[in-house]
Amino acid sequence: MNCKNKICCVVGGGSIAERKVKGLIESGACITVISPNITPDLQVLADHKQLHWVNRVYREGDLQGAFLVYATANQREVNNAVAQEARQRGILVNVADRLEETDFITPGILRRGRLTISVSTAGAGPAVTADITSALEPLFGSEYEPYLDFMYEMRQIIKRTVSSPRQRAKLLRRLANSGILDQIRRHEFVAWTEKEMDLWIAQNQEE
Ligand SMILES: C[C@@]1(CC(=O)O)c2cc3[nH]c(cc4nc(cc5[nH]c(cc(n2)[C@H]1CCC(=O)O)[C@@](C)(CC(=O)O)[C@@H]5CCC(=O)O)C(CC(=O)O)=C4CCC(=O)O)c(CCC(=O)O)c3CC(=O)O
Ligand SMILES: NC(=O)C1=CN([C@@H]2O[C@H](COP(=O)(O)OP(=O)(O)OC[C@H]3O[C@@H](n4cnc5c(N)ncnc54)[C@H](O)[C@@H]3O)[C@@H](O)[C@H]2O)C=CC1
Repeated sequence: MNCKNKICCVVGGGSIAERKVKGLIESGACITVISPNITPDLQVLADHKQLHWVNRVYREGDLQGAFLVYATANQREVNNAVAQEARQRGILVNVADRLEETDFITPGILRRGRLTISVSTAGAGPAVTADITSALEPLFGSEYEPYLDFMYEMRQIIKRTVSSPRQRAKLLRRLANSGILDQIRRHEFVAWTEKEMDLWIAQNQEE
């Protein structure tokens, strides 16, 4: 989901709100937190203008203009009212204490540059989600960041210069299986010049 520069509201300022806000910051959203109190970490983010804090309880109408909202208050009636307003306005809502009322689930997320891995158990076991996300960390290390930057660059060139979709797919599959990732892992990868990229494309197209 692309939340960049979109208004994303969080109702509540406790530990769950803090977790949701930290996720939103990574996605470049414009964050508004509505709560009469917030955690020390959220206070630091507010001081640094990384979020806008509305220092009071939620009122109907607060969601105007929002793209999505997290209802994370510790009172059922409040989260229910937030969900109701969201539904009326057609705003996506995540209800922290009521899976049945949620439009979207917050997954466990692993990021490596352009790579995002999302893990969800559809709410069955958030602790299991956290364990699986941690287990994936060593399997998908920091090498994926330069690797995907390289793949991105090559794909742009191939899309620009190779007209046949079949040839493009063949080249990109071959590139993905050409051992570049292992080279990066072994610190043996030397960034290709544009000339080397063109040469690889020409050589691998002929066969
Ligand atoms: C539906 C969902 C809400 C949503 O969509 O936002 C939801 C709901 C609830 N979580 C509860 C409890 C816990 N949540 C966690 C942890 C995480 N919970 C996250 C997501 C989600 N949690 C969504 C489903 C995701 C999926 O599909 O699996 C993660 C992945 C992402 C994030 O929150 O940012 C993050 C891990 C981040 C990481 O570390 O990788 C832990 C573990 C811990 O804290 O160590 C516990 C305690 C153990 C346990 O209960 O299992 C309770 C019970 C409250 C109570 O008992 O009162 C509810 C409410 C209910 O179940 O009704
Ligand atoms: N989704 C998830 O991963 C999890 C969800 N939960 C649920 O999430 C909810 C929040 O949990 P925590 O953050 O731990 O609670 P908390 O007690 O730390 O924080 C609740 C926050 O809601 C605010 N609040 C209360 N009434 C409000 C109102 N009328 N308007 C605006 N803000 C209001 C409080 O001031 C406080 O900042 C609980 O209902 C809990 O059951 C709990 C654990 C995990």
